[in-house]
Parts: sequence; structure tokens; C-alpha cells
Amino acid sequence: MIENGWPRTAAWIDGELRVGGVGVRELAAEFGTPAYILDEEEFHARCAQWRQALPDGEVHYGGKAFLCPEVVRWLDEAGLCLDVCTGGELAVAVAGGMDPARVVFHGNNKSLAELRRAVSWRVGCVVVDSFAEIERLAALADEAGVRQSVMIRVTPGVEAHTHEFIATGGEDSKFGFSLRAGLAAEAVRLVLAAPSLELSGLHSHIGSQITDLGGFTLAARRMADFLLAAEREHGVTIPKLDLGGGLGIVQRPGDPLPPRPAELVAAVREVLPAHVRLAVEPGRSIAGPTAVALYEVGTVKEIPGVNTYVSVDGGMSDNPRPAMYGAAYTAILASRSSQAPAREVTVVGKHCESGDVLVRDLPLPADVRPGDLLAVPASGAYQRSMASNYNHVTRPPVVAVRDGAARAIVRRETEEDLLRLYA
Ligand SMILES: Cc1ncc(COP(=O)(O)O)c(C=O)c1O
Ligand SMILES: N[C@@H](CCCC[NH3+])C(=O)O
Repeated sequence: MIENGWPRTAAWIDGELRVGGVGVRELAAEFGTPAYILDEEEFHARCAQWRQALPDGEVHYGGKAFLCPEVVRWLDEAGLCLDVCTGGELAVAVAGGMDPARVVFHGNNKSLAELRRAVSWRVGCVVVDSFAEIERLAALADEAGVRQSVMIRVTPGVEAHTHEFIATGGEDSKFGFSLRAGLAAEAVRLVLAAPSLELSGLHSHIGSQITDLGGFTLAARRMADFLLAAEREHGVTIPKLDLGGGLGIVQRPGDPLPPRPAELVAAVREVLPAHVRLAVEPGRSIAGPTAVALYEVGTVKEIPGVNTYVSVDGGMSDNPRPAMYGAAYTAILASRSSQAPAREVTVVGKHCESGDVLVRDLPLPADVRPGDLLAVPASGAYQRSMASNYNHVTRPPVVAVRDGAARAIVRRETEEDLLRLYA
């Protein structure tokens, strides 16, 4: 039953799903539903896997996948650094105790306030993304009397095989400087000409949820060629190449198995010049498989000969990915065993939208009924971090489980939290 895609401690014991040694019935009773149940052991193991794959390089966790102060502390313990893309993510990093020197700051439109904060907090590296930003950052660093380390974000013209909304490395992109159009070369010239900026590396990120190595190695080759050409032209050394994140995960049994971190690192290493340090920014491949989303069934509506809708108490507000990217998930009946024959159902949320679908064509026991708990694996990345208050629902908690104990590392939002904003 428990196949790839589930966190490592997920097990079927005494007629229910357990994660981290805690049964889902107990979790639902204590923390309510919907809730994200995060397997702490899985998170630590995935950080360690990346750290070991790149002992002499830099692993920056892509904080956009899921971030809270407790996760920041786990990253610190694991020796990982952090990639943030807003002032808000930077604030969480600092709240979790991370030294800003270990933070890389991304974003295609960082505000002046964000840039000022990055400089004054001594953020380790700012990834510059536009000509305007190079000018702004150079002026701010100059004003503060510091030399700010930067990387230049380059779009290497690689079309990653993933959903177009999460592909970022193609020529036509809002991110970075185009290699082919010569904009990246101009960015190198401008950064090198700014005395308050120090060019510490080049950066590319081709997209997300990628399960083959071809795009990564092609990007690495193009970036390596560009780096060497820039070094020759300017007589400088560019010590680092950051190939971003993007490694995919299994979302449901049968999905292609993504390469392991060590395989990715080995493949791109082959095309990197020896003097260049490699950096990566995995988000989904660390956080994604760590959490299971837990829902309670509220209604089962059968339309004879057409479809059966199983409605749960969450939906597109806690997982917008099926609606946004057509992402395909699976779910199981998690709170009891059933011998009933399976029938195909559509699992939907409680929002006022027909597109509020969590899982399509899902075989579930025919006796699934209100009060049952459903569990959706691969829910650790881009779910809580993209959750919304649509229809004024409160966002679910993240409950970390380990060795039979459970604690909320992000508490459930309350209506008070929501009402506090209103005049
Ligand atoms: C610059 C950058 N780095 C890292 C990531 C993390 O990506 P992923 O979660 O796919 O590993 C992203 C998001 O796609 C990104 O835009
Ligand atoms: N939000 C996207 C990933 C985007 C990554 C950010 N560059 C997803 O859920 O798949």
C-alpha cells in the first residue's frame, strides 16, 4: 500500500495510516483537518542526502517550497543555506536564527526596501535579475560602504520538460538575463564595472518538477561555456555556478522516479570547469515528499452513470496545484481498512468553484463515507506556502511528527487571525 511518494515513516498499522509513529485518527482529533502532517525524519534525511551529494559545494534550500522558523532551524542543523525570494522569506529566515550571510536573495522585481534590507542585514549574496537592479544595488551598497556579493541570473535558453507555468529557463522569460540575446554578457560587464559589487557567480534555474537530467546538463554546459568566455574576456575568475532547483518528485505511484541528488550532481559536474564551485537550490525535492495532507470527508455525491464526488474539508485553498498546473495527486482512505470494492471517484474541495478538484479518477473503496479521513502524499512543497484564504477559510496547520510525538510547527489560522485585518 505504502509505495514511493509517501514519507519514509508512513505505515499501515492497526487499520490506519501512521506517520512518524502517530495514527491519523489521533492527529485529526488533536489538530483538526485539513492539516499537513510532516515527517520530520524524511525532512532531515532529504537535507542530508543533498548535503552528502555536494560536500564541497553549496546547498541552498529553496524556501518558497515551504518555510517556517522551525524548518530554518532544521536547515541550520543540516548545514544547508537558504534561498529566499522576498523580504518576507528573509524575515522568516532571520526569525529562525539563520545568519543572513548564508542567504541568497532572488527575485525579478525586488523592491528598493528589500534591496536596502539585504545590504544592511549583510545577506550573503543577491542574485541580480535586471539592469535596473544592478544599478540600484550598486548605489545602495556604495551608500552603505560595503561590497555586496552578487550572482547574475542567466536564462540559458533551455526548455525544461515541465508545465509551462513552472518553466523558467527559456528565452522568453521574465526571469534573468538572456544568454542568446547578449544581455547576460552585458550584465557581467556592468557588475564588474561597479566597485561596490563583487561577482561571485552565475546562476540559472530552468524550471521545477523536472524528472530527467537532460535539461540540467544542457544548462550546465551552456552556463560553463558562458562563464569561461566571460572569464577570458575580462581576465577575472568567476568562482561559482549555481544551477538553481527544479529536481522533481513522485506525486503518485507510477510517476517516473526522479534522479537522485547525487546523480544530478555527478551529471552536471562532468561539464563544469574544475575551478568552479557548484551550488544548487532544491526546494520541492527536499520538502515535497515530507508531508501528507489529511482531510475529512464531508459528503459523497453519486450521479448515477456520471461521476461520484467525494467532498473534503479543504481544497484549492490548501492545494492550488491541480487547478494551477494540472498536477495529478493520489489519495487513500487513511482512517480505517475497507474490504469494499473500489470505484472511481473525484475528490473535490469545499470551495465555490467547479475547478476545485484535488484528485481525479481515484479508485476508493465504495463505502467511503462522511467522517472518513483521506490522506494525500507529496504535499510538503508549494501547498502550505501557496495556501490562500479564498472563501475566508483559515489555512491549515503543519504538524511535525517524529517517534510517536506530534507538534504544530505552524498553527492553524483562526477566524480571529482573519478578522484582525479588517477596518
Ligand atoms: C531561483 C529558484 N531557485 C530554486 C527554486 C526551487 O525550485 P524547486 O522547488 O523546483 O527545487 C526555484 C523555484 O522553482 C527558483 O525559482
Ligand atoms: N509553485 C510551483 C513551483 C514554482 C517554483 C518557483 N520558481 C509549483 O507548485 O509547482
